[in-house]
Amino acid sequence: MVDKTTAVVIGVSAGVVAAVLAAACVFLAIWLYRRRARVATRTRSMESSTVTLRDGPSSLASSVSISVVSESVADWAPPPEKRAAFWAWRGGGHNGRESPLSVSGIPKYHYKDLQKATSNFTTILGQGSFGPVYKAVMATGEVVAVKVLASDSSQGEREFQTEVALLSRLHHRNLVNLVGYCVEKGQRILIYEFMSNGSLARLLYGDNKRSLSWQERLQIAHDISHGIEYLHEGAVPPVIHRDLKSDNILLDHSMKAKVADFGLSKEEVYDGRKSGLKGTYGYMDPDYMSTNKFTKKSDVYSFGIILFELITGINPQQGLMEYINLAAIGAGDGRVDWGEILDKDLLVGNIPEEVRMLADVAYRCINKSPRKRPWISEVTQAISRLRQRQLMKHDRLTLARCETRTVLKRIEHQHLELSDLTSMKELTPVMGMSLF
Ligand SMILES: Nc1ncnc2c1ncn2[C@@H]1O[C@H](COP(=O)(O)OP(=O)(O)OP(=O)(O)O)[C@@H](O)[C@H]1O
Repeated sequence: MVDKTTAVVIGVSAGVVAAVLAAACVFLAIWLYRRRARVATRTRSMESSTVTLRDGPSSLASSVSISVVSESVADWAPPPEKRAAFWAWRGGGHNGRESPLSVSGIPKYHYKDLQKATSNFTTILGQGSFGPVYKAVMATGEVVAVKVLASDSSQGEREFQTEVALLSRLHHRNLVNLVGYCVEKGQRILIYEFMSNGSLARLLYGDNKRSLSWQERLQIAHDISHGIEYLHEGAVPPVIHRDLKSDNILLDHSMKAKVADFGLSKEEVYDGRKSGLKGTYGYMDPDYMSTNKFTKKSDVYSFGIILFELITGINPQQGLMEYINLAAIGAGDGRVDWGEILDKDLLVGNIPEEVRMLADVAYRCINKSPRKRPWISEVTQAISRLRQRQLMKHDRLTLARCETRTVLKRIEHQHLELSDLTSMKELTPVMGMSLF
């Protein structure tokens, strides 16, 4: 009897153990299968970490392929041949030492070299909310702008990482490109291409103030629009700037305008009032202020304000919006008369029709309802059309001038011929007399 019971217990136990073992095997097999699948996916994602960035739709530049930094490829290092090619492109290492290429493909500089290039950080260009910016002349002779992030800011650390990773994959002729960085001795430094004509704000109302022609303003508007269009519609994934303002539009030696500070796009931008909102007073989308939702159309709003700055020369922090609202009173849905608020520098001679047309575009950009604002590519197209009109007008004028000059020359020539004829006529009787 006992034996029978024991046998039953042993049998049941053996069955249970066998079942548990079988289940364990199944679980193990599933786990191994999933692990292998995960590894394969990760490998694939590393292999495909080079993505294609489209240039803006209205841009003629061709597509470029560049590396994207993601956590899964944080340890990625370029193969030696790529590194050599990169340094050949960059003109080699500085001071004979080759700086290690960073994970993001942006060269990492030594603090000591930057110290030397900025004469021990004395060549200050200006002070931003994240720290001072210095002019630096590198050992290679290259001139760059060095932005030293405030070391006591924990926000700056995040900002720094965001900016390096983001900028390493964003390249466009209308963006202020990152050319290097340094993270050493507790310092976090960003190195940008140098923009010798400073910011648009300084050109319009700062210490660098000078009169800008209508052609220059239209060109600047076109450049900025291209830069934003690349961020919104060319970059993959798209980038929203979040702090577009004339201080963040820089101009190079040939007055080409470029959008700066877009690395700040994802993180805090101190608005001075600790409201939790990000951006700069005078440029912030009212819809964002009430809903706390920032969209591409909020960037379009800020760009509309910059366009009005270009047209009126009025600082958004000194009542620009009031002037715009005053001009628009009584216009209803009809055309606004912008004549009253145009920059006096534009009021010399005939005001080109294109000035008013650009003001109309800007006014659409700052519509209270984001839905009614145009997309940035539409704005670029509108500005392109204005430039074409301007160019055609210029060509027609040149042609007309050329034609006038030709006609005048012809008249002059005929006049000379006529006077020659007259003098010959006067001489003929005299000659006749002597002959006959
Ligand atoms: N790449 C550059 N080339 C030349 N000057 C620059 C460059 N980057 C910044 N500057 C100058 O340095 C100053 C500080 O610039 P920064 O971008 O740090 O701050 P900001 O845009 O003025 O203000 P905020 O940080 O609040 O946006 C500005 O006067 C700007 O004109």
